[in-house]
Amino acid sequence: MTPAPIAVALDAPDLETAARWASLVTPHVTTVKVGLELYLRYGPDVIASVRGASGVRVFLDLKLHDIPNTVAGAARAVARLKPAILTVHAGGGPAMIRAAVEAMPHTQIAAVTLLTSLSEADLDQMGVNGPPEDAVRRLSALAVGAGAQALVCSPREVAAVRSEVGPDITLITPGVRPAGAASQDQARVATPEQAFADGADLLVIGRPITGSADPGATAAGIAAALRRTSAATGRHH
Ligand SMILES: O=C(O)c1cc(=O)[nH]c(=O)n1[C@@H]1O[C@H](COP(=O)(O)O)[C@@H](O)[C@H]1O
Repeated sequence: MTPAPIAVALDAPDLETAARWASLVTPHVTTVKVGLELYLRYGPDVIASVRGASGVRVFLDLKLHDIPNTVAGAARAVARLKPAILTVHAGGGPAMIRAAVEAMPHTQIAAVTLLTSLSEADLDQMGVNGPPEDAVRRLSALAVGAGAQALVCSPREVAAVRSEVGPDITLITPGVRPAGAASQDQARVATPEQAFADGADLLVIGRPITGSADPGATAAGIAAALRRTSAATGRHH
């Protein structure tokens, strides 16, 4: 069975747990994601630990956001780890995004538009008025113009972003919750089936998988649901 286009967020307090989750889900998913918690605790070695023998794709989610010179240096510092994907915040602006792209020729730079944890009320307070989709579209166009090959947005906006940037940009959606699952600190969410049908290329899913009693079986179940969606909609990844 081909692995599903899912990046499992390994947001674990210790390396043993993260490596165990990675080995349980790896037959079913293409990618595992290392975020700030693991990277700040264990440093660069964590990448090799979770990649393990399987050679699964590793997504390094550091969400860099600083002046272009600082981001270029940070990106050069992690380039040798050869992650498949590295995140930067689109809000850092075009020169910052371009600096990351130029520093990491072998990694897809993914620009995070508006965090999926932000509600419309939060965004209003931050001065981002109107439908989140409008700001997400603007940030997407800016990031792609600066050379980003991938974008991170909520599944609620993925169809709008796809129409903005066309078929060649990789669209990554966190904020994914199977029907009935608690949204926790996520605000702009949708089901895996909906995210995929609306055009997401890679679904980031953490706690619904890693917090379940059997992460391997849960990942396999979501992968099977995506295969059914693919058969029903004719959308393949
Ligand atoms: O860049 C990300 O991956 C990201 C962007 C975003 O807007 N929202 C978001 O939740 N994420 C990450 O996606 C993962 C979601 O995890 P769960 O909420 O447990 O499924 C976490 O590791 C977040 O850091």
